[in-house]
Amino acid sequence: MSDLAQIGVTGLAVMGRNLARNIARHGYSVAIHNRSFGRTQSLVADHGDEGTFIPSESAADFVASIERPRKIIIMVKAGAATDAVIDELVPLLDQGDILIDAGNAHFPDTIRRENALAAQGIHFVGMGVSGGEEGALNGPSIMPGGAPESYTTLGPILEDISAKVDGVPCATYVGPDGAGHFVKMVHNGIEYADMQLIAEAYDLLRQGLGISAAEIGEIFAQWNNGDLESFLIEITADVLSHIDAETGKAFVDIVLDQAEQKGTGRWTVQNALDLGVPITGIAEATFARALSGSVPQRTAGRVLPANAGEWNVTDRDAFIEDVRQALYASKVVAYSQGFDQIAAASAEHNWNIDRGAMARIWRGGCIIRARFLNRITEAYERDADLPLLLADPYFTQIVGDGVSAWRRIVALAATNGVPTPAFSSSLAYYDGVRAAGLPANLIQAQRDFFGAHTYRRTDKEGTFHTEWSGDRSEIQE
Ligand SMILES: NC(=O)C1=CN([C@@H]2O[C@H](COP(=O)(O)OP(=O)(O)OC[C@H]3O[C@@H](n4cnc5c(N)ncnc54)[C@H](OP(=O)(O)O)[C@@H]3O)[C@@H](O)[C@H]2O)C=CC1
Ligand SMILES: O=C(CO)[C@H](O)[C@H](O)COP(=O)(O)O
Repeated sequence: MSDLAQIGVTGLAVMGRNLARNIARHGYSVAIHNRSFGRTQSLVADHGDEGTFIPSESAADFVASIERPRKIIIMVKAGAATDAVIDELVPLLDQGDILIDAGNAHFPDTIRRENALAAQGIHFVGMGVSGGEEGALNGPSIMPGGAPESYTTLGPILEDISAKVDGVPCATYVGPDGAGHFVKMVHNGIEYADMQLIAEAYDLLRQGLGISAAEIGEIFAQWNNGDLESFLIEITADVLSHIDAETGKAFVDIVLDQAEQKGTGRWTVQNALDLGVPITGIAEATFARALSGSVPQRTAGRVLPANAGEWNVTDRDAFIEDVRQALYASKVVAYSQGFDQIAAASAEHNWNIDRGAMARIWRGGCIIRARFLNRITEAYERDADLPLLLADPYFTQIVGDGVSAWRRIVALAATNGVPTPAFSSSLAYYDGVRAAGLPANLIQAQRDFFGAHTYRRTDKEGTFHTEWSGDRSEIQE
């Protein structure tokens, strides 16, 4: 066996360290490197017996320790840090080497980097990785982009180290240039929506029933045995039953109610605005985090009157079931919107992304892994060009079955003054997308009135303008 490593990993914080260990545990020799050498040393000291690690302090030694063509995974902070690492490595590489950015890069950066490196004969792969610390170690979901020929070389390793569901790896080629990071970005947007919906369900149960966090944890644990089975529901049950050692209080009650974000949710919403795709659930979830952190506004807002009703839940079980159904229906909307966004970007960039395959690789390893992703794969297998996931017969039925409960919950929340931006906006989207007509006709008429922006008619082809300030005659443009 060669003394050279089969693959390298640079950036050994929580993700890179565990990814390197995962690769080594699968029998590959791994060159390891980090900007500050301490992390490299501690990996070897703590886990050196898990496989073959070749540590280096300098980037030059690191690159020299990897067999050619080199495969190097970069797992550092997105943005300037990633550029700094690329700039340091590139002069040390040879033509045909593959540089893999596995951080949460913004996909336009990935497109830029791939173009620049392709000109120098280096293959650049923007690769989404999800699963957090645990997934990186035991099997993440992996979303690589870049040139397809890179996947021929990388694919076997990635599929080996990824999570498996029913023996199927949660790793597949996504599409050219930024496609992998784009899909990871939307994955995170859906993650934001999923988390916000769970938080709203928790809030409704707490306020509506006046029960403890631990009792709600038990409800979530039960939900995890049904259609809602997912990693996020599972960890919610766990978090809600956790007691703070210092105070003896429910852990969730001692955590400050200001949700932070590193950027992927915001990027998802910004991109959806550019594409004109309504991802209202994801957007509301992102804004809900922003509202939670708007301290001056929240402090000033405490004086606002509620004029809300009093909770009076007479049938506890029926209420819990209504919340469950509202959560499931809203969750389906978030995924439906996210997959619409993937389709729109895929068309815009000629990425040819297979949405069914994306749902398949999200079934395991990643933060949004969930039982119902199988159903999404099946829906896209029935119709790869499905324009609306909600219109697939399976999803039409389950959302239709839950819509009355969903309406009751959104109405109750509004009546009782409980903010449910994701539940409410998802229901509004559902009603908007299923409506035979929308009041957008009035908006078009207003636009024509004040700006001569024209309109189309329902009864004949063409573009028209009415002379609003004149004799109100109609002109065909
Ligand atoms: N944490 C998570 O759950 C997930 C994270 N990700 C993504 O994976 C990547 C790594 O995440 P994580 O492990 O949490 O680590 P961090 O995002 O906290 O990044 C820390 C790592 O980046 C390195 N770094 C920072 N600045 C520079 C620089 N200018 N030059 C060289 N190296 C630099 C650090 O080196 P040093 O030790 O010297 O400071 C360290 O190795 C990020 O892009 C993140 O968004 C993806 C999925 C899940
Ligand atoms: O990519 C991830 C999970 O899939 C990371 O955990 C990411 O940090 C989550 O996003 P944010 O920090 O904005 O909540």
